[in-house]
Amino acid sequence: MTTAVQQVGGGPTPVRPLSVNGAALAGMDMDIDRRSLSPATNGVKFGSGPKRGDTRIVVIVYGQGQENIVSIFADVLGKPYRVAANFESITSADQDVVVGVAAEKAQEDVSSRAKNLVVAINAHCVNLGMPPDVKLSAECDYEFLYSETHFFRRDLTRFTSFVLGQINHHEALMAKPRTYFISTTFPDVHAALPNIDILTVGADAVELRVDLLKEPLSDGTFAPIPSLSYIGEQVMLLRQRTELPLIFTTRCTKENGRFPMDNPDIYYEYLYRAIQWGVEYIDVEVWLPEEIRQRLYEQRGSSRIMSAFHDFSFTFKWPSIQAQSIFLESRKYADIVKMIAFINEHNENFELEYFRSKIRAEYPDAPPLSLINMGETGQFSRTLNKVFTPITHPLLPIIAAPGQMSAAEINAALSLLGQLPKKNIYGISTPASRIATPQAPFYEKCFNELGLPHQFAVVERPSRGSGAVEAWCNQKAFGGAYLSPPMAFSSLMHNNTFFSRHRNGAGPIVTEAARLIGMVDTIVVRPSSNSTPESAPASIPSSPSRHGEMSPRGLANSNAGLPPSSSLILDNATWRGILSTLTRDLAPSAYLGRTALVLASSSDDAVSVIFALKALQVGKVYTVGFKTPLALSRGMVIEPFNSLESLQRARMVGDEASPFVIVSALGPEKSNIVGMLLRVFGGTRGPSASNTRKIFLDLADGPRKGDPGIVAEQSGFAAYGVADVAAFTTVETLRLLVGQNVPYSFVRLASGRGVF
Ligand SMILES: O=C1C[C@@](O)(C(=O)O)C[C@@H](O)[C@@H]1O
Repeated sequence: MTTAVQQVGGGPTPVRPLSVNGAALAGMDMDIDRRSLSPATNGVKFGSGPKRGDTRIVVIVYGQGQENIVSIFADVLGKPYRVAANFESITSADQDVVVGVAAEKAQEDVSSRAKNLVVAINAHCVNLGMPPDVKLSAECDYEFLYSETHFFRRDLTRFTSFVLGQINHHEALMAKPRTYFISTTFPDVHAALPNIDILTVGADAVELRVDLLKEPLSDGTFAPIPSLSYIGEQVMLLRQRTELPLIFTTRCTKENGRFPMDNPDIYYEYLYRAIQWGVEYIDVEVWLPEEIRQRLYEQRGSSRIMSAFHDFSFTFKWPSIQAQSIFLESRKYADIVKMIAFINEHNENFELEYFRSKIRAEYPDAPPLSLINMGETGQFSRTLNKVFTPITHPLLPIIAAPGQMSAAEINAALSLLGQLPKKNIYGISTPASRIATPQAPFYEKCFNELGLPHQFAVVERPSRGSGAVEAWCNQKAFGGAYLSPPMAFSSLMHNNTFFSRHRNGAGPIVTEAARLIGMVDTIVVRPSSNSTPESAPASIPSSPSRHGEMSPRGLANSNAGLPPSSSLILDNATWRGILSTLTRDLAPSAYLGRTALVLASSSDDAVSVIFALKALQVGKVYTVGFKTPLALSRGMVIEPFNSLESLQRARMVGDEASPFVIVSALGPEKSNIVGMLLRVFGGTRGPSASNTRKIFLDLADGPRKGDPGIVAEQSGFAAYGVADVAAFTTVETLRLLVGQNVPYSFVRLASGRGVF
């Protein structure tokens, strides 16, 4: 038996997020494994993994009769909980406990709490018909508004993971070649909910135009500006139904909005509350007094500030001192600088582009720029802007600004301009996996919805050898592929002259995930930065014989070869699908230092799981049925169960050290073994006062006897299946292949009950 006991290498990440009150947080411990989470090798950056975040004691202020919410926070964080009489009685001995304080007690000493020791969250149930207590809202670090729907647990997990700094999508979004946000213009978010999945296809974030909300009053009129309690509920509703980051916008009357400008303090009050609600992006208009902008920037916690400037005068000029000074003012307190103006002539779109490149050259460290012209004349600039381009959708009641376009319109325009050439994108399967993954109609649906010109086809490779893969990749119009099942990196490269000669012999770029996991499931094509986009290929492979299918012979005409300026990137999306599934209802920190059990009949089936567990920093992994590759196990504690004795030993340890998460990649024919282990390790609950359910993830597909998912539920586990992982992995695959975000909920919706 080998027990690899090594320290996680790489050292602590030197990040010290600010608390909401602006102070650098004491007790912040950000010791993530840089090697497993850092941007991929060769400068390819696909986002970061979970972080340890804020390690202060989490204190939940709960309303009368709502004590249960404390246990749910504890469950999400994987900690026990206790109820304390007041803030004063909380000491450093509570470090690993979630503490509840009743609202009426909290009112007495919330202001004098030790901010370095505790982070205070005001949890308020909106169903009880009362707005949250004003003092508690203002004094606590954060506020979680909830209603008891079945979406609530996911929202609570997302809120907690975000405000505590364990998950943040900003870095990953800014690394994307293009990002879009949908400007919702509903007077009431309820109207958006039935169509939210379809509305948000192609969007990386959802903007809530707070100034356009209309709060009905009892006398039949509407409030001049919506109240914070009304807005809070609207934020809650929207966030329960979309996993996308939100943008909170109070657009002023002078800039095409409805928010009055006579009292800037109201902006502070509303925008700061949005930070407390854990809204990911806060739109802060640059006309606001500097003191307010500075305060919001310093108090932004995990949220990011989008500085905003709009000019409707038709006199604004990009090549002017004014434009330059607005940029300089904006960037002082911004994570993204947004400047938007009405123009008179098409030529001014080019002036904007010149401004963009000049600013980028002169201020290389400036925040990302979102620069756009309004009106029909300005639409061209909406196709060129790459950072958070605002988009609309035909299902919205009104467009948020003149000239706004949908994601499909922008893509169609890019395609007409030769900026988005038609590509062939493949799902490469094997004869065995083919039937299980009829994904062609789904991909076509996404491409249609997004107005992408690409062609998708499912193709088959033989079970062995990478020759066929090379044939699909080495085409002029090759636009990327996913491999289902994934292929070992070594088999892909073995005796393959195409791959080894690629990039003048440097070979494909391999992301760190793919390298350590050793399995490739996505091949991404990146045109070289100095190559202009190729025009549509001279010939697209002949029409597929059946729905989206082609044979390698069909390539004969299209095979002018992959342009030498393009780079291939080999990546692994599956581990992210697994990570997203495991962290849907639990904060990443719930896994920290815990024990996992992974079952698989070959290491190929287990490696992505192990990598995801490594990113979550589990303390120890028991394995059954495979050997973990050395490169992957480095820095982890891995113990194979290779005898009844080792199983017995794992049973004997205290509940805290027995497996908390069990992942099985064993086929359906072995479900009895999985069931047996679930019974062995189930039954008991997590740490003493916590009601955290253990986690079971079943990666097996197809019919089986004695569904392990049912056994798991009976044995005290929360069970997840392959459909969850497949949907999250598809989201990631689409992001990698076509750079577009298709929400998880849309993937589930479009694929019917299961996934594909
Ligand atoms: O700032 C912007 C951009 C926008 O004004 C546009 O021009 O598309 C639309 C607004 O909703 C958003 O807040």
